[in-house]
This record gives sequence, C-alpha cells and structure tokens, in this order.
Amino acid sequence: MTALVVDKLTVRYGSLRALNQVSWRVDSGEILGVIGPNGAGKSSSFAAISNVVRREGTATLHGKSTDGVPTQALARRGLRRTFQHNSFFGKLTVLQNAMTAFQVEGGTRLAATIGMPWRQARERAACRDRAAALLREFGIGDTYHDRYPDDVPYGLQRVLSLVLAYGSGAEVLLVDEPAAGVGGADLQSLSDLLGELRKRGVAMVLIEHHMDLVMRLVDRVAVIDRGELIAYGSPDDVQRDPAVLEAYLGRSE
Ligand SMILES: Nc1ncnc2c1ncn2[C@@H]1O[C@H](COP(=O)(O)OP(=O)(O)OP(=O)(O)O)[C@@H](O)[C@H]1O
Repeated sequence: MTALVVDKLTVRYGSLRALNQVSWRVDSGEILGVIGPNGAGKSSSFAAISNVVRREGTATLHGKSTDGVPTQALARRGLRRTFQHNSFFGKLTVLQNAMTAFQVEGGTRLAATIGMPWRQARERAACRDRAAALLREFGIGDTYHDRYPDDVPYGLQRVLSLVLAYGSGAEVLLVDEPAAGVGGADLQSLSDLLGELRKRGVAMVLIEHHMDLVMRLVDRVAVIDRGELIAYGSPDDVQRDPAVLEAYLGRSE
C-alpha cells in the first residue's frame, strides 16, 4: 500500500533552492534510503514533508494531501520523524519519555498524564505500563527505565529515538541519520530495529551517510545532489549509476 508520495517537492531558503522538484514514494513495509552529500537537501525534504518549512509541490500521506496540515496533526495521522541529534525531554526519565510517545496518539496532555494527581492516576498507570512494554519490546530493559536519556549508552539513545518516534503506531517514519556516531554491535541493533519496523508494516524514509547500512537494508534509494534527484532505484542500480559515482559515492565526505 502506498504510504507517502512526494511530487515535485521544492524548498527555497531565500535565494537558495535547497530542493528542486524532487519526487519519490514509499510504501508500507518498505524502506526508502535518501542519500547525498552534505548540504544536498535531504533534511530539507523532511522539513518540507512535515510542513516545518514552506514548500512547493505536494506530499500525499495515505492518499490524502498534507498541504497546510500542521506537523502535530500529521503526527496524529501517523507521520513521525526522528532527528540527526537526539531530542529527548532531558528532565524526564527514559520511561517518562516513552510515556510521552503515547500523548500524540491519545491526544491527552502531557501534564495530565505525568504531572497531575489522583484523578489521572489510572490513566497514568496504564500509560506507564504501555510505555514500559514498548521499551522492553525493543530491547530497552527495565534497568534503563528510570535513568535520564543522557545517562544511557549512546547506541541505546539512538534506538530510543526510533522507539519514541514509532510510539504506539507510527505508520510512516522519517528517520534522519539514526546511525550517526554509532558503530559495531550498536549498528547491527539499529539495523535490526529498522528491519523489525519494516516487518511491522511501517513505511520508512531513511537519511543516512552510512552506506553499508543503507545498501544492505533499504528497498530503494533516492540520490539527491545539490537539491536535484539524480538517481532513484534499487541499491544495486544506484550503486552502478555513473551520475551517482561521480556526484556522491566517489566523493569523500
Ligand atoms: N534554515 C535554513 N536556512 C537557510 N539555508 C538552509 C537552512 N537549512 C538548510 N539550509 C541550506 O540548504 C541546503 C540543504 O541543506 P540540508 O540540511 O537540507 O542538506 P542535507 O542533505 O540534509 O545535509 P547534511 O547531510 O549535511 O545534513 C544547504 O546548502 C544548507 O546550508
């Protein structure tokens, strides 16, 4: 099932055209890799899809236009994203952060679930159980639940970012450089997690500089260079594309 289609997406910052008429699609249960050199326009495409920056062109989520739909409303429609840098609520524990993942879903206010007294106690307990189960499901054991995100190993923080974005049922995930700063076994865990989310039917768009991870994992690749889509196809085809070799893969970052 088609999850997200972008058509002729264009982003301008003043006189700079950061993205120029880029089109691609991603289906449920599929990972689209978006690659390109630094400054190519990858993150701008996420910002445009999420309606964080002004855009031209269209983005269609499950067949419905997202034009003018606020970011939070898109999140409620199942479009979530993660960022290059972890963005947790630093004063909340890992578990409390996970509890907030259900706020968007349920539409309840953060304060009502975390800060408020006895009236909300039952809802709070249910939310807490759900959040703890979610964390455990993705390998974040109880020993980490009461720590602050900054106090857990970095690889686990990256996993936590994804788990929070996935929350209790994201259908389309925009994943921005999950493997940044991650190596070894943590890289494998991340790769496994992304594979697991795909199995669950989540459509993912993955911006990533870690080429091995991208080429091993994704179903299709969109290559952007200086705001232009220069190649779009299977990892094998893209890796053989002379324009890609010239513009990106042969260039050291
Ligand atoms: N808010 C902004 N205002 C002005 N220019 C911006 C803004 N955000 C990005 N740019 C510029 O737009 C271009 C595309 O940036 P973008 O961050 O989308 O690239 P990217 O492919 O995600 O790069 P990287 O791999 O380094 O994260 C770059 O030239 C960048 O300097």
